[in-house]
Amino acid sequence: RMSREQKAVECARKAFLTGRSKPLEHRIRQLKNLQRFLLEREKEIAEAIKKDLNKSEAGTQLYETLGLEGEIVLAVKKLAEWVAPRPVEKNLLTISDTVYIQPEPLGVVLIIGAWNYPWAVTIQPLIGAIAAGNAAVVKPSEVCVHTAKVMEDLLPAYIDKELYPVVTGGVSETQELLRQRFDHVFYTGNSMVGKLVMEAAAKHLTPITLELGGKSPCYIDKNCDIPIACRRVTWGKYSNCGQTCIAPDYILCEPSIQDRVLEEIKKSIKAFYTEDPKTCPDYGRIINQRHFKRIMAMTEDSTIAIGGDSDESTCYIAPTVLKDVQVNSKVMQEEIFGPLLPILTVSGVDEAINFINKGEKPLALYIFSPDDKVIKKVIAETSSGGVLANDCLVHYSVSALPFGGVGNSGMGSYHGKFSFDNLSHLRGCLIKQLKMEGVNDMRYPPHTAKKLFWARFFILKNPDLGWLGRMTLLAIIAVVAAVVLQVRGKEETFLISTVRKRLQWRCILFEVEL
Ligand SMILES: NC(=O)c1ccc[n+]([C@@H]2O[C@H](COP(=O)([O-])OP(=O)(O)OC[C@H]3O[C@@H](n4cnc5c(N)ncnc54)[C@H](O)[C@@H]3O)[C@@H](O)[C@H]2O)c1
Ligand SMILES: CCCCCCC=O
Repeated sequence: RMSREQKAVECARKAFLTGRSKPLEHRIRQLKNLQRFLLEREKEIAEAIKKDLNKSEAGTQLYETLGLEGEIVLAVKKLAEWVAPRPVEKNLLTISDTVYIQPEPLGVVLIIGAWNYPWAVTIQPLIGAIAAGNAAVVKPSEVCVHTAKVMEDLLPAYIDKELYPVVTGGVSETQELLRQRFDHVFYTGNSMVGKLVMEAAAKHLTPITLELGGKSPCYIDKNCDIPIACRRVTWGKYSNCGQTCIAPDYILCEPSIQDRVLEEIKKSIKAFYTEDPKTCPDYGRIINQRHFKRIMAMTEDSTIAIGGDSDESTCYIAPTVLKDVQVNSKVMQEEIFGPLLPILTVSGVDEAINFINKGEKPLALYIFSPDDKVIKKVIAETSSGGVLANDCLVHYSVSALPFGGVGNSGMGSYHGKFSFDNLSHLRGCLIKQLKMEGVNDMRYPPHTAKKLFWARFFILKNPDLGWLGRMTLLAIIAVVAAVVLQVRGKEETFLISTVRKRLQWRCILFEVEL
């Protein structure tokens, strides 16, 4: 008997094979329906997420659905351009051919979402999948019970439910899905499960995108405007109670500014979340008791400078800052993914860079400095999925930037056109006419030194010559074709050496022109 997961995949595959996901009008209609869903079901979406993560209605719009709407509007506006053939530069051998890239749908995509921004990280890849003309099986995280239910119950009323089925469930259902054959798997979550996803996908040689996390460092230069830097860091860290893939995980700064940093973060916490964050509607909760215990255990061997209160029954952990944290302390061993902010002191930017480079490549890297040289130095001497100077998180909102990790923080990227390209096959196309066969002689056996000479010329020369250059080039090709045809089968004559010399002259002229 077929499992529910198998049936969903088979149904999506059958729907994909009808071809109906491909026309531009279909894609745009589905994207607009998705946008209508987000607007009409705003209340249900907000209520579910309030129950799951204690996010406020405004917070849900700001951090989850607004970005999705922006991505839909962009895709609808740009889709005709994205799906169009993309002409490419040619070499001399293909100068008279039509050479282009044709983006085409991959087939059926599996989207596995995470719980921390359950709409943003599940629906955003779906926007890319629809835009690229694919079918997609959507698997929301079971950890956000209420959100997964809203997705399962309401989404099918808006978008093609055969092409884009929602399959709910936990580990075993996800593993059953992963046993099926997909054309792409798009996974968002932790690195450990990321490895299992990669292993499962390898069985079918299915390409994957892994949107993972890690410890994103934040270097604060002693010369920067510390109150502003700390306000921005406080916002980046404690939004969604620290459960953000690109939250600054820890601060690196010189010992001389540690106390000022602490003081300014304290002021910002109070300004954002009041004296009592527990009663503040804009301060979230830890997703469940397992994560609550995991996070609280990280504070055990460090000094708490700010916060530290908690309530297990409601999964509340106050915005907390740890000072003089040691490299080997518990909080530095894994991604925190909670409202703890350790401060580690370093002697300056060089030590900060060394420290960062000893760890895994992070998803985000933050630098606060008024000095462009310091910023550029950190960018040049480190690696991370994305990098942001003098702010936190906002690079996520720029559709023109690829969002994704590198190394341990993931592979592949998305947002805007990057989502479209990531979930498309970029097919190389070359259309030649059945004419000018003489030009091809140089590649046909018997291979001779003379043919090789011409092959080198035609392959190695860059034909980006402008209109005049192209016309001259076509003339040369015509001459070569004529010559090759004339001399084929005959002995080398005076004619070929003359033409060859003339062509060499033209080549020199070309180079001068270039
Ligand atoms: N790069 C990004 O865009 C991004 C966004 C959000 C979260 N994250 C990262 O995700 C992590 C938090 O998410 P999480 O992993 O706790 O989310 P999670 O527990 O919701 O798991 C993610 C998905 O994996 C599935 N899953 C869990 N265990 C599995 C298993 N053994 N086999 C198969 N599937 C399994 C779940 O069903 C879920 O759909 C953090 O590391 C965070 O940094 C990254
Ligand atoms: C500002 C919103 C950030 C969403 C990041 C998604 C990963 O957790």
